[in-house]
This record gives sequence, C-alpha cells and structure tokens, in this order.
Amino acid sequence: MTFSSDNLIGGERVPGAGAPWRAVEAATGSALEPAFASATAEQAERACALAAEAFDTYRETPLQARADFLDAIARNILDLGDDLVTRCMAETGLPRPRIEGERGRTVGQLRMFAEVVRRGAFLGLRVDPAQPERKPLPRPDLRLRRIAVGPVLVFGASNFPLAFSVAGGDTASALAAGCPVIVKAHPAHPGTSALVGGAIQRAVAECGLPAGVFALLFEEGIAIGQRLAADPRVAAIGFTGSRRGGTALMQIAATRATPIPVYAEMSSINPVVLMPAALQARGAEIGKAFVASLTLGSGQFCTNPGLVLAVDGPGLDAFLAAASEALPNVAAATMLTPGIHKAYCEGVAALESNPAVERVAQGQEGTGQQGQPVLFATTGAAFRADHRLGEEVFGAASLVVRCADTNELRAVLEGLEGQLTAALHMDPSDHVETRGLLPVLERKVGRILVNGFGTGVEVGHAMVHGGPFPATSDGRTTSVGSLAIDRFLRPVSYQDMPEALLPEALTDANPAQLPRSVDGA
Ligand SMILES: NC(=O)C1=CN([C@@H]2O[C@H](COP(=O)(O)OP(=O)(O)OC[C@H]3O[C@@H](n4cnc5c(N)ncnc54)[C@H](OP(=O)(O)O)[C@@H]3O)[C@@H](O)[C@H]2O)C=CC1
Ligand SMILES: O=C(O)CCC(=O)C(=O)O
Repeated sequence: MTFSSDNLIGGERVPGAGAPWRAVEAATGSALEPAFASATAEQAERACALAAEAFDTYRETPLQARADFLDAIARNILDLGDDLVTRCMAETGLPRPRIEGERGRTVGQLRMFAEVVRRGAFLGLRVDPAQPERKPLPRPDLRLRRIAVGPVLVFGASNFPLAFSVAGGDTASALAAGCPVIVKAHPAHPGTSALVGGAIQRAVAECGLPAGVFALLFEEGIAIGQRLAADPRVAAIGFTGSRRGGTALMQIAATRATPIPVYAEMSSINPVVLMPAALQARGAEIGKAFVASLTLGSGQFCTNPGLVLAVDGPGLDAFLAAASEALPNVAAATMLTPGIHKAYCEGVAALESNPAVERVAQGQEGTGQQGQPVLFATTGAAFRADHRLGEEVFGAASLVVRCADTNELRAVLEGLEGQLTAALHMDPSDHVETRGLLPVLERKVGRILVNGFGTGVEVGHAMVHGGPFPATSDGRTTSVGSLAIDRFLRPVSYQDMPEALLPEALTDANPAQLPRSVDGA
C-alpha cells in the first residue's frame, strides 16, 4: 500500500521539512515506511489563513450540502478498505476486530452528525416577535440562531486512532457545526492519519467546498501544535490525551490575546462501586466481567475501570477471588507506544512499592512493548491518606479499595477528582443506599452507569463523555454524541433586522421549515 506522507493543506499535498521520522510498528518496534517530515511554521500559518478564509463560506453552506459532505467523508473512509485496517493495526498494535469496530463507530458518528445537520435543531432558532403596542415600552423583534465559532484545532488521540482522531468525534462535530478543522496528527499513527486525512480532503473537493475547510499537519513534537493553538485565527481546540498535554494547551489558550475554549479529555480512573446486595448475590460474576473490561484494548481506554470501591466482607472476597482467577489467563498485550508502555510500567512500579498497597493478581508476563495486567488492593484509610493512589495509571491496572463501611466509601468518593464515568453494581435491595451516593456521583462524573462498565461508549443523543476536571477541561459538555456539536457553536441575536437581511432560517417564511421556538414555546 502506498500513500502520501505530505501535509494536507488547501486541497494540496505539501511536504514537510526537517529530519524525517517514521511510524513504528507497535508489536515489533521496527520502522514503517514512508518517512514523514514535520510541518513548518509557514505551513501552519497557511493552514490557519486558509481556514479563516473558508470560514464564512463554509458556515453558510446549505445544511443538506454540509450533511452530504459528512456522508462523503464516511464513504471515502470505507472506500479505503483493508489498507486502512492493516496500517492502523501495524501502527497501534490493536487487533483487527477492534480496528474494524472503531472504523464502524467513526463512520456511524459522521453519519449521525449528518443527520443532526439535516434536522437543523442544533441551530437553536428562536423568535420573539416584536410587540409594538406593548406598554410601557414596545418590545423589539428578536431572532436568534447559533453560528459556528470559527476554525477548530483538533489533536488526534493515540488510543483511538480512528474514532478520536483525524475524522473522529471532535472533527465530525466541528465540521457539522460549520467550523473548518485543522488536525495535528498524533505521531503514533501518521499513516492511519494520512489515509483518513486523504479521505476528508477528497470529500472537500467532491463537495465543491473551499479547500481551507480541512488541513492535516504532521509533527513529531509539540512546537507546531503549540503554534497552532496560539494562532489568533483558531477559535477552539479539541484534544484527547494526557493531563500534561491538555493542561499545557489550556494554558496557551487562556493566555492568548484572545483566549479560546479548550475541550480536552484527559485523565480518569472511573470508579466502580460494588453495592453490598449485588456483591453478595453475584460477586464472582462481577469479578469476571470486571477483568474483561479492565483488560480490553490493553486497558488503554480513558473509561478503563481503574478504581473499585466496596465495603469489605465476603462479597468483596468473592469478587476478588473471581478476578484473581480470571486475570492470570489474560495475555499481556502490545501497548500503543513505547512512551505509553513506559508510563504504564512506572505507574505499576509505584503501586508495587507503596507499602499500603498489595498486589492481588496479575496477568501473563509480556515481552517488548506489552503491558502486563495487574490488580492491586488497599484500604479506604490508606487511599484517603495518599493522593497518588488516585492518579491514573493508563493501561490495564486497577486498585480495589476495601472500605470499612458505607460512610468511608462515600468519603472516598467525595475525595476523588472529576471522572468520566462511575459504574454502580447493584441489586434492587441496594437502591436505598445507592440513592444516598447519587448526589456525590452527579457532582463528580459525567456518566453514571448501572451493572456494566464504562468502556465502549455508545455514540448517541443522550450520551455524555465528559466530566469535571481533570476528566475534561470543561465538564459542561461532551466529546461523544450529538451534544458535542454545542462546543463549537455560539448564539447571535438579531434585533429589528429587516427581513431581507435576516438569515433565511430566521425569516417569517422559514423556507426549510427548520424547527424553532416562538416566544419560548
Ligand atoms: N485520558 C485519555 O483519554 C488518554 C490519556 N492518555 C495519557 O497520555 C499519556 C501519553 O499518551 P499520548 O497519547 O501520547 O498523549 P499526549 O498528551 O502526550 O499527546 C497527545 C497529543 O498532544 C500533543 N502534545 C502533548 N503535549 C503537548 C504540549 N505540551 N503542547 C502541545 N502539544 C502537546 C502530542 O504531540 P507529540 O506526541 O508529537 O509530542 C500529541 O499529538 C498516556 O500514557 C496516558 O497517560 C493518552 C491517551 C488517552
Ligand atoms: O470507551 C470508549 O469507547 C471511549 C474511550 C475514550 O474516549 C478514550 O479512551 O479516549
């Protein structure tokens, strides 16, 4: 399979400059062709200029045309066929079913946003007709719509090379909102990024859109990403990755002459709360299911269950026994990058050396860049006394906290940082006790789920994949599901604007019959 390793800017392929670098085959560590060269400062500047130039045209494209564009991207990604799957497997070490499933999710996500665009409800149209006779003062005519915020900078994630990367949720929701997108490809999967970027670039041309609607820049390092984040033409940033990277971008965005929002998804340990009746009835069954979720994708999910909380007793013992039986059967799996593998090994070593922590079980030993799954346990008191025990170890490691009673369990929850998810395992007789925990969980997490695990986010209209800091930089929103479009929209109100100058959707005729509220109804 051959493909261009050039940056994609303004409908053209533009070779980068500087020392060439190559993708690494995750399983073997060997270099993969072709060589990539990082984008230059001038190329970043050009991508921003073209995005700004395209903005006013793109945001006013008819909704049907914008939806067709999203559908065209989906089609072009599928047309890449097995070339995309095999390259992605090589670069990430993730198995075929996972990559094929993720491709389906990516394409489905684009099509969902196409449908959202066609329906038009995202525009949030509101009309308050004038009341010239109102006393003591007449009321003006007010009409509101939401417009796109401007060019959006997206950082592809290492752990979801398709669904959270070049054509992932951030890109799909920004394009749906009417924002041009500049992607900084993750250097862990540049070939995958090049293939998907080509699919988007072709869709831009096929749909007759301005070429600045999409750009893809490669970089091994952070200088170009930081330059793009600081560019005055960039209006918002989408990011999935480390807390360090996310907070660095938040800092850049907040200290620009014109600060902009950063939607960064960062670290989360996703508490799993095992309620007493559920534990007593099926502790062993939950233990087995937990191991499956913990080790999925070598644990490289931000929704990975990194913390388990329960009141100590025979039910928890049964859970631990089942998990300890299942875990040694799990093979070590290749991790995404040497850096992520190293960080995982260091995180595990820190837990191993903590005197308040015991290792309960581990999976099979790995070689090279493979991560060995591991399960630890500690007490509620120890967990509350040492904040390091609440830090994310990205990979298949988890910590069980034996709580003395429900009060201690609640105190542990109260002490947690913001999280993407919390999973409750409970039976009907646990309802009263669980009700008492819900206000705490609502304050701490973006999604509360019952009798399951958070890995494998459903892409839908009622999904929240977000949460208070540090799970994300802005807990008021989501990066998965149709609500993600709200991040890239801003309301504009038109007061006493002549009908001839109003956006079509706000005219009395409303020719496309888009949904809108009148006087709040
Ligand atoms: N919560 C989550 O969803 C995820 C968390 N992680 C965590 O992140 C760790 C590293 O994984 P990785 O995916 O490489 O995440 P990083 O945050 O290190 O990198 C993500 C992207 O952001 C860029 N970047 C990183 N730091 C900066 C910065 N200071 N300024 C500008 N750009 C920056 C990277 O560039 P470049 O690589 O070129 O330097 C890369 O393109 C993992 O071990 C894990 O702990 C990772 C994936 C998902
Ligand atoms: O669990 C999922 O499906 C999504 C996880 C995720 O968003 C991530 O790991 O970055």
